[in-house]
Amino acid sequence: MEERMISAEAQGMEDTLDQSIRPNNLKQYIGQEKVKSNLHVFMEAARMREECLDHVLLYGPPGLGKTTLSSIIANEMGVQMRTTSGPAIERPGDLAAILTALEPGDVLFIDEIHRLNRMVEEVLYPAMEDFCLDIVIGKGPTARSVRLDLPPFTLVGATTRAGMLSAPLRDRFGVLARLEYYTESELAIIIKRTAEIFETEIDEKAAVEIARRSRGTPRIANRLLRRVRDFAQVKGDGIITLELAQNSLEQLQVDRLGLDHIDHKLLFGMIEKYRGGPVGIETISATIGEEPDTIEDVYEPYLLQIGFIQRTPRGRIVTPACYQHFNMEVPGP
Ligand SMILES: Nc1ncnc2c1ncn2[C@@H]1O[C@H](COP(=O)(O)OP(=O)(O)OP(=O)(O)O)[C@@H](O)[C@H]1O
Ligand SMILES: [Mg+2]
Repeated sequence: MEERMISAEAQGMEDTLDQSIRPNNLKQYIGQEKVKSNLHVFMEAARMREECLDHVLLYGPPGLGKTTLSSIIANEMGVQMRTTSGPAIERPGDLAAILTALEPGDVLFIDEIHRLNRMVEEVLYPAMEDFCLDIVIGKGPTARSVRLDLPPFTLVGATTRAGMLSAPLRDRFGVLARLEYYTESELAIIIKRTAEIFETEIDEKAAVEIARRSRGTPRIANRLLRRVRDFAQVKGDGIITLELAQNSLEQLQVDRLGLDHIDHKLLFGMIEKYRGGPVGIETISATIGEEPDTIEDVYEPYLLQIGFIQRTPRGRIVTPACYQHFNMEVPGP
């Protein structure tokens, strides 16, 4: 699969580059107002009781700020964050090693927590509930189980697929926080903030223009800003004006709504070959030469979210809103 300018996943060195532009506290974290105000209360209460914060599950699409929010929680609670991920913890012993190394109050961040295996999950339950580990020593008839106390800690789990979490694991989180796509004005604020850190001048209208093409996702917004800034430096005088932003994004093949050539290929395929559907996923797959899974997991979600395609029992259809975007006439029945 080729790398896309508007992919919500981190690319190349982005995770490292992001360090400098990541907000450090709740005040700098733009948007997600409900999640923020709840977390603020829960953290304040935990601090007053001198306890650690209850376990938090953050869920939502990639690039919306789950990792960032977890590190903010650690900062605001004045503790360290240890980071790992579901697939990285292969055996119960791996998890035991991580848990026993925690300092009291630490935040343990487990990314992609839906990918923990069952055996590891079972070690996690008593750790989350009673801050202890049940470990089996020895094998066969002489094997015995011992209980080890752990320092109290806050587990912050992150997942893009809350539905794939087992019920017993989900039930052990006291705080469930769902991150939503960002509005255009929230993204514009994020873009201006990042530009300030980059010491790059940007016009208000240019920030809004980049925001509109960022698919509701801060990671995409910051990536587009980086590239537009390159154009400003090389082709302009370093200042990001509306015109410069528009031209650069044109050059990058990201259209007014953040659609790229792959979205266009999919939509035009459906429009030109099947009069806008209904058309089955297998047929679309054969037409544009992409795997059905890739279409469902990567290409479709944003198109569904902005209402350009709809799923019906008979297949996918292209909506009037999509035809309008491309200045095309909606075909008659
Ligand atoms: N609310 C926000 N305010 C400002 N910047 C944000 C916000 N949320 C995210 N960002 C920026 O967006 C980038 C991506 O955020 P982050 O890495 O936390 O996403 P994520 O949800 O963990 O994604 P993934 O699911 O891919 O792990 C970060 O560089 C961060 O600077
Ligand atoms: Mg992350």
